Amino acid sequence: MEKLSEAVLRFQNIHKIHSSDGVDFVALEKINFSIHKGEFIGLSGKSGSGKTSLLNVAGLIDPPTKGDLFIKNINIKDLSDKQLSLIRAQEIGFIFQSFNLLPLLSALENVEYPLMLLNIPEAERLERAHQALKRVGLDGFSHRRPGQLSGGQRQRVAIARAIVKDPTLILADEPTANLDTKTSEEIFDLLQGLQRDLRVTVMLCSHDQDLISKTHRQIKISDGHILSDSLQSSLNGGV
Ligand SMILES: Nc1ncnc2c1ncn2[C@@H]1O[C@H](COP(=O)(O)OP(=O)(O)OP(=O)(O)O)[C@@H](O)[C@H]1O
Repeated sequence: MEKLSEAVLRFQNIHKIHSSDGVDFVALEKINFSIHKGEFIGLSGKSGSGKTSLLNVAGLIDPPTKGDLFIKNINIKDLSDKQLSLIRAQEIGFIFQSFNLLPLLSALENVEYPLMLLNIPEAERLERAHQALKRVGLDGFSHRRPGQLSGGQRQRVAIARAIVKDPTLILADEPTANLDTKTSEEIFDLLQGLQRDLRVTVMLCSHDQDLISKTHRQIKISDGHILSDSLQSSLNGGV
């Protein structure tokens, strides 16, 4: 029996249909699962299987077409757009394949940015942004712009930007796809360390089976369906 009180997110019969040029495409169908506090979930599946669609629904970026999504036991259908935006801004950190940093801002300003959106006072913003950069090993790089950083350093800035708001959930969409093998492992280890030390919940999707095999819970999707959902009891870092 699932402990619903500990579920950060619960998908109940979720469907996602993308429509473009009058054509419907079923990207997710009958998705049922829960994400619990402190989990590190590796999501895998072939290209086009629905990984990004699932992360976008989980991140409240894209509403499901059908079904119910509960965040901390609240049905998102009962929330206004303003409430959803606030939850997204406060509780969910995103990390993307292409880093998505603002090129004209320094590393520090990029990390500070989500706190500006939450109207956090400047002194606190700066303190927290410095701490987050330190946590990802970039305290000496705060004044560099993204263009003056390596790919791995840019992804570290993006991770600092995700953790600075002390989120409940971090969603990482192919965070290592643009990085070489060694840097990918470092970024993965960093995310794993954050999950362990900060007790933040992480769901990461990747084509890299070596990385996925190191996650505590592995979910495989195919053609918009969950194919398997398994706990790796031999690994540390679970709930
Ligand atoms: N905005 C959209 N309009 C129409 N179809 C879409 C849209 N977004 C995604 N799809 C389709 O939905 C399916 C799932 O796409 P999704 O991006 O979720 O897969 P994915 O597993 O993340 O793929 P990849 O590994 O290549 O990034 C694909 O067939 C895709 O073409």
